[in-house]
Amino acid sequence: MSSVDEFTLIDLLNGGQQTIAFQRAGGVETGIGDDAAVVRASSDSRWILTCDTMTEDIHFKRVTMRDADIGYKAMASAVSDIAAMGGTPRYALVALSMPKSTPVEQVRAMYDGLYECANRYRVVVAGGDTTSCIGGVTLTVTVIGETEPDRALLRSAARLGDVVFITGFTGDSAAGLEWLLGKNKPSEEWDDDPELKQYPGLIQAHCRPEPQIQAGELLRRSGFCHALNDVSDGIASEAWEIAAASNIGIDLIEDRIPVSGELLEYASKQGKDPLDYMLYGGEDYQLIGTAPAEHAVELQMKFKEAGLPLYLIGYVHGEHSGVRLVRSDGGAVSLAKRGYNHFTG
Ligand SMILES: Nc1ncnc2c1ncn2[C@@H]1O[C@H](COP(=O)(O)OP(=O)(O)OP(=O)(O)O)[C@@H](O)[C@H]1O
Ligand SMILES: Cc1ncc(C[n+]2csc(CCOP(=O)(O)O)c2C)c(N)n1
Ligand SMILES: [Mg+2]
Ligand SMILES: [Mg+2]
Ligand SMILES: [Mg+2]
Repeated sequence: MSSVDEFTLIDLLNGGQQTIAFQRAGGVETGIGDDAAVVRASSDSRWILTCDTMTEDIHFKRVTMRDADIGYKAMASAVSDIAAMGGTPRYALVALSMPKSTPVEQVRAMYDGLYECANRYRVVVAGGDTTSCIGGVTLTVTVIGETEPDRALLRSAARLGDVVFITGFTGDSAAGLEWLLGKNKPSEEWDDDPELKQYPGLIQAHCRPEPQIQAGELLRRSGFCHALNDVSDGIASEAWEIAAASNIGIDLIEDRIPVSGELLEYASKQGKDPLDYMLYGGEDYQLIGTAPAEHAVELQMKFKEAGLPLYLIGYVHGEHSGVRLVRSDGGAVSLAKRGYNHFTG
């Protein structure tokens, strides 16, 4: 498996021309390749379909998350792909696989977290599936959202003349994960360890990410947003996805990318560059996207009125493909399409 990376594998699985023809005939307007599929529901409505999996030892360990966090984050990461399409989440199906020995209290706690997130984002859990398995716990959450015709915000819609924006801090989740793995303390014992209170924002970002549904809806309703993607694998990887799908280049301006105080402090204590966490860490679930430069100020005003942040961090470039980082001294370096990859990491 190590010779095939995650994204090449998805291309191999996508079924080719025959599948695409079936998709079209079945009312699929956006198929495999974006954050979620867009399907015709009626003349004035579209369904948005997505699923995301969290599996033990890959997405969480006993030392990185409490049981309720696992359920919360499984729902949050799936809801985030609806936000990345500018949609409104409606229904969810939950598939749970766990070893026969799993204590019922653990399952209860995971579901408390899952429902807490579902309630927060007004998602109705309509069903699911439960099986035993050999190995750790796996949770797969399917979410169905809604939008209007021709309103889904696609990765492929960036245009020359666009600015690039992001809805909040990145890198905190990856730093929180690193901190928790270093501490290596079972989550039941976190409350007894004063040291673990040192970076509450980083731990919160890792364990309880906030999918940006309100921001996604605002971007859709504004009519100004072109491309949109959520940051699950790191800014570099997500910006690359927009650049590749839209056939343009992206310049990100280092000094404009927002960074939290806790990440600055943590990275400096570790002797590391905060940018490494921001560009390549992932699991932030902020939205990164593009909008025409002439509407950027108006878009920022709309966000301000809604009490939401929006940072302008770069622009679309016509003279190169891929993603570059413009450093503080004005020099530009190409960023590799590096980020979290399930089969090469
Ligand atoms: N096994 C699969 N079979 C068919 N389609 C798949 C499969 N895995 C992923 N896809 C599709 O590939 C596209 C990209 O999926 P991917 O999981 O990389 O996006 P994402 O959910 O935004 O990212 P992440 O999982 O990192 O949050 C989506 O359209 C998804 O539906
Ligand atoms: C114990 C442990 N080790 C590593 C990670 C990091 N991690 C796992 S999956 C992923 C990308 C998003 O997932 P996906 O692409 O499946 O949506 C990242 C950054 C973690 N969360 N826990
Ligand atoms: Mg996504
Ligand atoms: Mg996914
Ligand atoms: Mg991923």
